[in-house]
Amino acid sequence: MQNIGTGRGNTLIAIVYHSAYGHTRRQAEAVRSGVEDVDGAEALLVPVESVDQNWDRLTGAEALIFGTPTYMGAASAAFKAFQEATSGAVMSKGYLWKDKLAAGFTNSGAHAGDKLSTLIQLALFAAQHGMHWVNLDLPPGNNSASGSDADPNRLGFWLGAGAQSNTDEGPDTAPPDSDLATARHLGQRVAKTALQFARGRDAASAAVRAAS
Ligand SMILES: Cc1cc2nc3c(=O)[nH]c(=O)nc-3n(C[C@H](O)[C@H](O)[C@H](O)COP(=O)(O)O)c2cc1C
Repeated sequence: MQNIGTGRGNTLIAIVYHSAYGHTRRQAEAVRSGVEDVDGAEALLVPVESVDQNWDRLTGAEALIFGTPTYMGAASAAFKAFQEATSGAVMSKGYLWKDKLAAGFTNSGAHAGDKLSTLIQLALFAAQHGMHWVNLDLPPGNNSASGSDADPNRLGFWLGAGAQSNTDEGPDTAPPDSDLATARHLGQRVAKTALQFARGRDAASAAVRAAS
């Protein structure tokens, strides 16, 4: 299993995602790039189709970032099946994800597209597991006379990263670079926060040992 502290190896950040047509996969890969930008962090990309081979690695991660397309104003059915599978594979085995960090991203065809509903669903899912939600922390873009679609966070989400893919474009050209930059920012933020948590836990343990 992957080490999750510091000084004993990299801090593992897992990205669990679904993508039927490849657009959300582009977003997931951008999140992975953001994680890899941070020294001491390591990314693991897990499509929901291969989650059964990765439960142990997910349990060894410091943070889990969830990603799904928005279908019918919610997470896709394949992602929902993964969520439900965690009841038996994670919760009933003793809340194995408690106190990990969590964050989320979603992509859809319309600019709004009811993506907020999906992000809320992901945050609730994390709360059910006793995880700590990490938000996007990027000011909303494209909200002024000088703004444009090239701005990071052009879709204006706070809870997680949003992306929009034109429905007549393939994943080679959609979502646009600004949405991929937003996703990359989320990966960086989660990785930095995970290192703070891991280092804080290590320091707290050392203080307890020194006092005893
Ligand atoms: C069944 C279905 C439902 C969809 N529902 C929505 C929706 O509620 N809002 C929206 O903006 N786009 C919706 N779309 C468009 C997808 O979100 C969009 O094509 C997205 O890029 C697909 O991501 P993927 O390539 O990762 O599967 C829907 C697409 C499908 C197939």
